[in-house]
Amino acid sequence: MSIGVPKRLQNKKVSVVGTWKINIIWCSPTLTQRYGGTLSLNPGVRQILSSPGSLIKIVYFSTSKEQPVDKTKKNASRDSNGVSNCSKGGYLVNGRLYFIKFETSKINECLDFISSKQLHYRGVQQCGFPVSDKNIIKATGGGAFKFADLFKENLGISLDKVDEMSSLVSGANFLLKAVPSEAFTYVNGKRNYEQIDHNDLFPYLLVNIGSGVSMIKVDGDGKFERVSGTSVGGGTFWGLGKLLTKCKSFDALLEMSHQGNNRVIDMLVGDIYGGMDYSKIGLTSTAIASSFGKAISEDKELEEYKPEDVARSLLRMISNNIGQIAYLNALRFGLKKIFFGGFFIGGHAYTMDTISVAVDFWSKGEAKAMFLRHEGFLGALGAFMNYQLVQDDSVRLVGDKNSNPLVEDLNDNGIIECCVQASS
Ligand SMILES: Nc1ncnc2c1ncn2[C@@H]1O[C@H](COP(=O)(O)OP(=O)(O)OP(=O)(O)O)[C@@H](O)[C@H]1O
Ligand SMILES: CC(C)(CO)[C@@H](O)C(=O)NCCC(=O)O
Repeated sequence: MSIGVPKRLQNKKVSVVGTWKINIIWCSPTLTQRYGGTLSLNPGVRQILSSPGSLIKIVYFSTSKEQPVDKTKKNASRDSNGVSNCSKGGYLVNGRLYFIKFETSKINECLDFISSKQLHYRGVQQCGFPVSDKNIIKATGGGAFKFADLFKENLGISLDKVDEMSSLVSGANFLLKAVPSEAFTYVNGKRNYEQIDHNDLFPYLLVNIGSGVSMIKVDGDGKFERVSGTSVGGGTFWGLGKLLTKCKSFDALLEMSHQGNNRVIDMLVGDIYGGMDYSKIGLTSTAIASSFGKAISEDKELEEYKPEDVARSLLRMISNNIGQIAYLNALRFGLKKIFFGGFFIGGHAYTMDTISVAVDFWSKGEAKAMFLRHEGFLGALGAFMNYQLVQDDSVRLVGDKNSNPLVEDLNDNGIIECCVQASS
């Protein structure tokens, strides 16, 4: 594979910082020097990449011309280009964190994207300064190992590996502490955004549902323990779903599950108890007694079931199971808050509903499941946070002008406005 090196951008403001669930790239170590006298030309700032089993996530920081500077904020010496002196030395640069994901099978598109945005250059290339030949992107997850040679060969980028669990935790802590309206519960089809008390955040259980599932007890910044996990996760839904339904894409499988009815295949308590509840042990007649259990007694081949129903049962089985294991781990350590992340959730109503109901049911209402708007980008963001340059007090979610950011599902655009500190 060969990637063309993009032309230099002249007199254009570019910005950059990215993350894969694999990596992070830091741009110019001498960013502020390069600003001198050329502040109207933008900095490409830095990039972070992070990549996983099925999706590559990129988080990048970018300054942007159009962005209004809020002069009412702290750091009043900020100039009209969004750059200001920092009390700790160096400069503060206003910009935004952008979130992009690619399917791993489309890694070419990912490389093209990085190339077209010049995310692989550290420094303010368009200011006419020489670009460092030491391009390093911080990366986390399996992709940091898997794609190291590919990045080196195609873009000349070296991947600086950041531990995956530690990245997940840093990403989650940053979001929960710095981004308003990041966490929400999902009850009766509605998102209820939670005000997180920063002084009462820890401890909590972080459940990251990617291909597999990791459960991490988080006690503070950098203080955590992976207490459990399960291999029955997002990869199971997608893999088994593909085999059972012949579905060609994850989104199509999810869409199918919307249309299906799990009761066609799942064996319910009522199927066993002649339509009755088993109230003595708290089970209603409609509770699932055995996922896919009905298929035993029916003389039907797979083809005779609607793929929509199969997809629905599968999604319910996996979500329910994860919700239950999460609750048991929360119980094990006396944790009341459980945050769920990872792209398996995908802001999908039925998934969130099933997980929420499972946690509520098993905990008898004691624990609650909470979801994160930037669910799938925790690792990538954490790799970015490894630079420790974002100013927490400058962070806010940026919504589309015409829409309320709180009702939007986050796909690739949960932009966060923030300020990074560049050393001089
Ligand atoms: N477009 C998509 N293509 C593939 N999987 C998707 C897509 N959208 C959502 N998913 C779901 O997201 C899961 C992967 O989630 P995520 O990217 O957070 O984890 P990962 O990093 O691949 O896995 P792990 O953390 O186990 O390494 C898939 O298994 C699938 O269930
Ligand atoms: C192996 C990882 C950590 C890779 O992200 C993830 O897929 C996972 O947590 N799997 C579950 C493995 C287990 O605990 O059984």
